[in-house]
Amino acid sequence: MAPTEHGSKLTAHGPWQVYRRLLTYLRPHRSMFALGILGAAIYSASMLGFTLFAKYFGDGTFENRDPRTIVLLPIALITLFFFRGLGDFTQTYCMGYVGRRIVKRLRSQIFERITQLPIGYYDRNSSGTLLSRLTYNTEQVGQASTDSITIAVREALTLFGSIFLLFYLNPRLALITLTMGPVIAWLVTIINRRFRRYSRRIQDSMGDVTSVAKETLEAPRVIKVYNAQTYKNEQFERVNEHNRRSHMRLVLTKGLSNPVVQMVMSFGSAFVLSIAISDAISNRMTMGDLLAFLVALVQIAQPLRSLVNVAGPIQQGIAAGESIFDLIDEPAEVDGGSLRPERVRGEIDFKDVTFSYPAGKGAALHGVSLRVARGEMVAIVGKSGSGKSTLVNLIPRFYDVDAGTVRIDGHDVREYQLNGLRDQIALVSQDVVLFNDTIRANIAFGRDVPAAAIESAAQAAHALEFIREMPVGLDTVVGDRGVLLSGGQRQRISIARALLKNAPILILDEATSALDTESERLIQGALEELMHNRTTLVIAHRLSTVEKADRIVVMDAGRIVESGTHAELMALDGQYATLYRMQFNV
Ligand SMILES: Nc1ncnc2c1ncn2[C@@H]1O[C@H](COP(=O)(O)OP(=O)(O)OP(=O)(O)O)[C@@H](O)[C@H]1O
Repeated sequence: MAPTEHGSKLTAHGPWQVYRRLLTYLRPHRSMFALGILGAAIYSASMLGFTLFAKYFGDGTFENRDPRTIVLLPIALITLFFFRGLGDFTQTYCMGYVGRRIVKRLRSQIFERITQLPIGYYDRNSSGTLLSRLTYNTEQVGQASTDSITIAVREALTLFGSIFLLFYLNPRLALITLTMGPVIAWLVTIINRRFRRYSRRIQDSMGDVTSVAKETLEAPRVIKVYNAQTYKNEQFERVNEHNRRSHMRLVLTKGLSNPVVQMVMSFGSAFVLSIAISDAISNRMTMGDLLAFLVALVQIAQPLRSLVNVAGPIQQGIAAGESIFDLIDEPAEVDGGSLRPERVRGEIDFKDVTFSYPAGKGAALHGVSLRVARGEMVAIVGKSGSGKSTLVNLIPRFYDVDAGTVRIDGHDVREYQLNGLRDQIALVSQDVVLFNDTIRANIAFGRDVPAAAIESAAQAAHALEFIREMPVGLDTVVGDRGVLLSGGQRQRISIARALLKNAPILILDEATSALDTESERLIQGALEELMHNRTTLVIAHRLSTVEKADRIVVMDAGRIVESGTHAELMALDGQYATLYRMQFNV
């Protein structure tokens, strides 16, 4: 996989729009946030206290030789540290609280949106990229909108406070110091822009890293048996290296930004310092003022440094926010109409259906018409890529037709409410999807059903035999994607799931994998149970299914080319007969 460049879509939001939108996430926690800012203010006030401390230290000890300073200054020192600590704790805790809430809310929103996205979105985007937005980008936004803001507020307050103190101590010198402002502001703008650009690249390349890792983690067997470790390692090395290089650009900017800003500062400070020293020598400034002036100068340099440092995380947060909002703003599946029948009869009617995939080359279906009566079982056969899956995918509206209509009980599928439509359909596909949970939970699949119903579904699916042999029966955990079960067992669980759903329409994408005769017999039994009294469309790979079907349709290059019973089609001696002889070796 080639490392992705950041998409042009990212520029749809300007940085300010993103930041303003991020601030709306702060709104529910404004009291906690305000408390955090108060902590930051206390912290920076204590820092300014140290400047005044220096003034009284200089004047009290060297100039006035005041004995009270022996007690007062140490007490002042402890007090200053106390307030600094208090401010530090308050801002850390409160901002941590707000930050975690924001990360959680963003994650929930992303996750919810991911579950609502149309299937087409999954075709276009890798799951690794989505995962990395869910985990990595949200953290960066959390940091930018809390920690980094506190630091920015705290250091800006300290900075402005120190400038104010400079004016109080010596307005002429303060003015000279301020002339450096525009140069530094210009530098910081350039730095910010670079930070944002590199952050985007890093986030995209994190998506690539996650993608490759995820693919590899999910297919350990295939990788081992094809000895594809080197291939995968090289692929990972490429994205990992791209990630490192993008990071290094950021590191370089980060590393250079401070010394450059500090160097500019040092010229100004050196110039101001020489004037201050000459003022002190010629008695135009007291020792205390000189000391305080020095501390204030240092205290301008320090916050400036922190402000430049914090620019990175803030810009990273903005870039991360952009891609998160792009995802959250992706349109969800269109909900369709208002029809929501309790239970449809199950007549399906495809009429002149034409469909092409957005990313596909040309139409996958060309003017397909097919009427399936209630309770009928239609087997769909045809060469690979002939459009069998595409056709059945139009029934639950995984995709919508380009032209023509798909009707259920005489109503266009788009007239049904989407959830209502899908309630009418059960799907058993060749790649059985099980989740790392108990068998019971995998059969119920989020539905609140009595235990007895789960058990009878398992029984009807001929799954109870093997479930009973397991140590804790239905409560056995099946492992990640059901790895602890055999292929046949997994399939029977998915049949039990479909039985429990008891939908009037059944879509069956049969497994091609050769099962042993015992499993085949059990699954066949389970499927017969499942198909009973339902309208069934089967993408058929098994001889027994094909022969038992009420009707067989043959697809070729997106068209239905033959249709009839097994006997009729064999007599026709066309594509079906050829396919049949070839595929089933008879
Ligand atoms: N998500 C997709 N995006 C773009 N093109 C697709 C997509 N899915 C399928 N196609 C293309 O549409 C055509 C029909 O594919 P479809 O999966 O319906 O075939 P099929 O008959 O079910 O094949 P098989 O028996 O191998 O599963 C193929 O040319 C395929 O490349």
